Amino acid sequence: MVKQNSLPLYEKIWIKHTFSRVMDSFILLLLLLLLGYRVSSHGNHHTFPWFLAFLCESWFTITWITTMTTKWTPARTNTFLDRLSRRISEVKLPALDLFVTTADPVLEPPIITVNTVLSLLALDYPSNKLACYVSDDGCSRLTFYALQEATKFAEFWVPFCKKYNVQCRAPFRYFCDEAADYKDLPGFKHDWLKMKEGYEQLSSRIENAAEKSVPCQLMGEFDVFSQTEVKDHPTIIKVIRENKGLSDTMPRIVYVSREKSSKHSHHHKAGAMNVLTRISGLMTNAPFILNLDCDMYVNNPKIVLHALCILLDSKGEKEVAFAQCPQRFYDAVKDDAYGNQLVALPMYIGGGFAGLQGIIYAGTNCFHRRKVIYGLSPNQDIQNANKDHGFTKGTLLSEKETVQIFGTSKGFVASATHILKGTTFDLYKSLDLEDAAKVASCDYEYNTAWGKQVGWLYGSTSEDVLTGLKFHTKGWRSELCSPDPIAFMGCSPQDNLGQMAQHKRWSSGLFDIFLSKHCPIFGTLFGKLQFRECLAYIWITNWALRSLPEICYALLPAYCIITNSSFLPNKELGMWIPATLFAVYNISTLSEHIKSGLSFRTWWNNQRMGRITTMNSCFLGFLAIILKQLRISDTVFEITKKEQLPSNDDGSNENVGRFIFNESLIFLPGTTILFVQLTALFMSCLGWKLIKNGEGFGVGEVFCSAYVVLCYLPFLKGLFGKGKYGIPFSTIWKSMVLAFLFVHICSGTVSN
Ligand SMILES: O=c1ccn([C@@H]2O[C@H](COP(=O)(O)OP(=O)(O)O[C@H]3O[C@H](CO)[C@@H](O)[C@H](O)[C@H]3O)[C@@H](O)[C@H]2O)c(=O)[nH]1
Ligand SMILES: [Mn+2]
Repeated sequence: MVKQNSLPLYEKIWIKHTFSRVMDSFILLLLLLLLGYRVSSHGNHHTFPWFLAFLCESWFTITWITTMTTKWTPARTNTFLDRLSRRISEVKLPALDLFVTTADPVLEPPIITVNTVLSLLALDYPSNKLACYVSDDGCSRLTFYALQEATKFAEFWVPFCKKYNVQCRAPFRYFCDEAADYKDLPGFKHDWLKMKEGYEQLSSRIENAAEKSVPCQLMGEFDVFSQTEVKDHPTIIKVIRENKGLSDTMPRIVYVSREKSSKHSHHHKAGAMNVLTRISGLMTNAPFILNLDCDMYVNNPKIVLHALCILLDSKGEKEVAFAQCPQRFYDAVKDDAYGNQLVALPMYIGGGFAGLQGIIYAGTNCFHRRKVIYGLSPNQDIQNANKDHGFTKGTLLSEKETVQIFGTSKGFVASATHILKGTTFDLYKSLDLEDAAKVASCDYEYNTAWGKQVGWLYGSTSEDVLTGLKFHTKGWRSELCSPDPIAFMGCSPQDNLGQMAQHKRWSSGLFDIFLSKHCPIFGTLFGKLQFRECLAYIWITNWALRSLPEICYALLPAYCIITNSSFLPNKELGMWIPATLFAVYNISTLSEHIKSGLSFRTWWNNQRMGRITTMNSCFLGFLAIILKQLRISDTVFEITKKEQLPSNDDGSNENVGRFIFNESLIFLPGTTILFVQLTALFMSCLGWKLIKNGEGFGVGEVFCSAYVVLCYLPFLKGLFGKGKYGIPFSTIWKSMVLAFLFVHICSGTVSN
């Protein structure tokens, strides 16, 4: 029996990717050969394009090395639910606070948030141990109304799910497969139809409310919303449902719209998460937190138990800060036309991170340990925690110190002390509204450690990676938790506009981290970030920077054609190096896609979108950070638009996967690059040479230029498209001017 109890609750499995390793090494070898060739070759090769190509390729090689070490030792985990249930009886299971964030009732229709919440309420976990906190940065009466209505529906939905062991617990997805799920159980059909009707009524009530300009009567409960503005309003906290400790009813549900004032910075999602952390600290103070974006729902109702296997394991307990579940998306556009499904990448890169010090924190689908969020370091309690985090060695925090770190709320400081000491807490406190309003106010964090050493960290729009990096720097590990069926499903941008804006936000936020004092290099030098984990973080935080060499490299073939020069070894044996490199790289990425069960088209779309997002979104992300560094403008968190309902495109729609355009600057680099290539190709076709006595370009340059055009095919189509499918005239002429300048400068750099 004793033996049974000492068995680990999860195991780590190392994945063998031998083929991938061989290919990756081969690519590295070819890159080094190419660099070597450039350095050693003599003759008339020491030209400007030759040198620029050398610089870019050196960068690609360094990037490749970081990619390789990140991918080299991938791992995943296997959890043992039976061992968990033998070790911990149901009544002893720890409490879990559930956080959901929403910020805009238009971009994030409340019905989506409602589905997320419903799926959480129906988790296979004792209801009295769960409490669901919804943060609404949109301060929307509609969202509140929707949650209230959803709570009524949940009284039926939750028992239904548990009774029939439904897998997908978000009704909008569950009722998608018409009748497919009719189980042979007595009474099921009747209950199913009743549930479906109930859900339809709920959605139409919410829809009706949304259509009216004043959604709900300004009465009673809704009074508080009558004079609010999104950017200026007092805190609104509403306990929608209580739970007095009964396990067979429903979890608590709390609606929170933190105070906003135009004078204060709100730190986007990170700010919202910190407010939820404090409010939940006052109420339920669970030792674990699961956080979901409003667009993710529970797809595996047992996921809490899986995650607890990792977090409660005797080794995991001392070492693991958080358990991250993968992000998967429903209703993907066919063949991933916009390259945003992120299937192959997380499999190889994410798995790779998981085999090092740990997977990055992805902002959603993550189980946290509250004490880690409060700034504790691993394998020690508060006694030994690092000095600069406000915790002095050897002694417990004095009350004064605790206030300096966590702020002046007595209730919260008391709850935080419980967490830091690891003592239990009375779960059934009813909320002291005055205390709660205080911890949700704009100036509560003033002169405290919130956002700096405690909670979700501020300063980057990729607050998730930043916060996770901080944990890793303290020496914590993290684990990937990916049971079957997949834990959560979410909604990804449904068009290229959303996808490109998202990549811009990510790349700028990540680059911000690289330039900040949280830079992973410092983390390794002065903290406990492991060396290879650091390289992996360098890989990810330099996304924006990659746009520069890529844009240079994309312009090089055109430059060479225009100036009648070359950047590739053209004539000699040397030309086989880049040619093989190109082929091997493509075979390698293609095989990774096929092995992940994806189609050839998906692979190509991902390649193409990789080039487009790097040269457009990441470049703008890079510029945004430069402007931020120069204090000219600050970065903003542009919220991704969520599709209201699963798009029932009938497949016949020829516009599925088509690019749409607007006047945003994000399309300027791409359109310009396209014009430059077209000019170059046109000139080479006509045999029209601006510079007569150049060394001559070869087939390599023409091939590369044509390849770039192929990647930019959606832009080429956009030149002739109409309406939203066409590139706006303003972008076209700006690009033409830039392309003309480029050609002009090209011909100017080479004297005839
Ligand atoms: O001021 C804000 C802005 C955003 N959000 C919420 O943040 C979440 C993520 O926003 P979304 O527009 O869906 O961004 P995504 O690009 O889909 O999010 C990814 O990237 C973000 C960091 O850029 C992470 O925070 C997310 O967890 C991760 O899923 C949503 O629930 C929003 O409601 C807020 O609560 N307050
Ligand atoms: Mn999202």
